[in-house]
Amino acid sequence: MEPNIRNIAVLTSGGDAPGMNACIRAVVRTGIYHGRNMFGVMQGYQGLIDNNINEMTARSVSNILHMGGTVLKTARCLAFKEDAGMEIAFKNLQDRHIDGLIVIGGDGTFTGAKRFGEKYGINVIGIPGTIDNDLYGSDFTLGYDTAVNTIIDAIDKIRDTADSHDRLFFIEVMGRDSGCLALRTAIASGAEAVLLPEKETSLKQLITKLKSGVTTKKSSSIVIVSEGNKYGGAYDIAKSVKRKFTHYDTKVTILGHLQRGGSPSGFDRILGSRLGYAAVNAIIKGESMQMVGLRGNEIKLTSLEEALHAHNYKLEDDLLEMTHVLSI
Ligand SMILES: Nc1ncnc2c1ncn2[C@@H]1O[C@H](COP(=O)(O)OP(=O)(O)OP(=O)(O)O)[C@@H](O)[C@H]1O
Ligand SMILES: O=P(O)(O)OC[C@H]1O[C@](O)(CO)[C@@H](O)[C@@H]1O
Ligand SMILES: [Mg+2]
Repeated sequence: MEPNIRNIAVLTSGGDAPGMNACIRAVVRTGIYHGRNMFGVMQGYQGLIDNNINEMTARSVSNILHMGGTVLKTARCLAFKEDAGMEIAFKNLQDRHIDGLIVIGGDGTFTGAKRFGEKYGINVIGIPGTIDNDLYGSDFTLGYDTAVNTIIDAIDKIRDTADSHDRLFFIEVMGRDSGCLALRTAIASGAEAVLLPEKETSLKQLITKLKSGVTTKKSSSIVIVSEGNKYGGAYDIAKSVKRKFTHYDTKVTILGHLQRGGSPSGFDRILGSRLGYAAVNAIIKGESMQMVGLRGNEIKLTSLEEALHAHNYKLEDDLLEMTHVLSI
């Protein structure tokens, strides 16, 4: 028999990601369609602790589908990592008889959700929402596609000026521990090299690659540096390369937080809608401690535990090898 989950809360946590609003809309409307009471928690886990929780209607989520950011706001909440913070959060949910919690966020958010669900037995479903694409069990996380397109657009513009001036550009992209954005945008922008947190490329290898570009008469070169790269960020790498390789005038661009903003792509609007709809259907059926994700073209459940073991699996060796081959 299905458990009678009546009151469901939704929150967004960690870095915002384009498509979160489409997802919130889908969660709220699917819940209301099924006769549930729906609540929006402001500022991620911080709102659970501060009791910043509001009942939502179908109209609360009108005209947000196309918007970047998150109308529920988000936060990196240190207090939720402490037992005392979790306890207050649980009490606030209990007081409102909230028996289902849907969290939209990345690996940190899921780590918190898993601890919370295990400790208090509340039904929890995770929705992968992060530009980092660093969760196992979903080919893509919400916001990743938009961020990839935003980065490509920026690199295309840099390529114009790099080529006009015969310059070497080091472009730093986000992804604290994940090289997904860096690798995929390197392919899509035709970068000469890419430095990732997960795979080591020595300075020597990088310089050899850049020198071969000079030999084959490349007028400009672009190196994508993932922010989590072991040898440092784009400024550090540029400085080290400049000391040993003086052929090009060298410039650095840090793309920064513009990568997280903007109206979601069509793909992220559809993905957010599908994941939000599936999350509510799953929680109503009594599923808990699971993530809803896209695999192939199907929405599948993966345990939160498994979802957190993503490292390396999304950086297929052939893609790295391919960037090398295609940029000769
Ligand atoms: N071990 C933990 N226990 C409880 N809560 C946690 C834990 N780790 C993270 N959280 C909560 O999850 C929040 C979000 O985590 P984090 O800042 O790592 O972002 P994320 O969800 O990984 O998203 P993104 O990487 O896209 O920014 C943290 O601010 C904290 O409130
Ligand atoms: O916005 P903040 O808190 O500086 O966080 C930046 C981090 O968030 C992410 O953008 C993920 O949301 C990472 O790629 C990046 O390292
Ligand atoms: Mg994360």
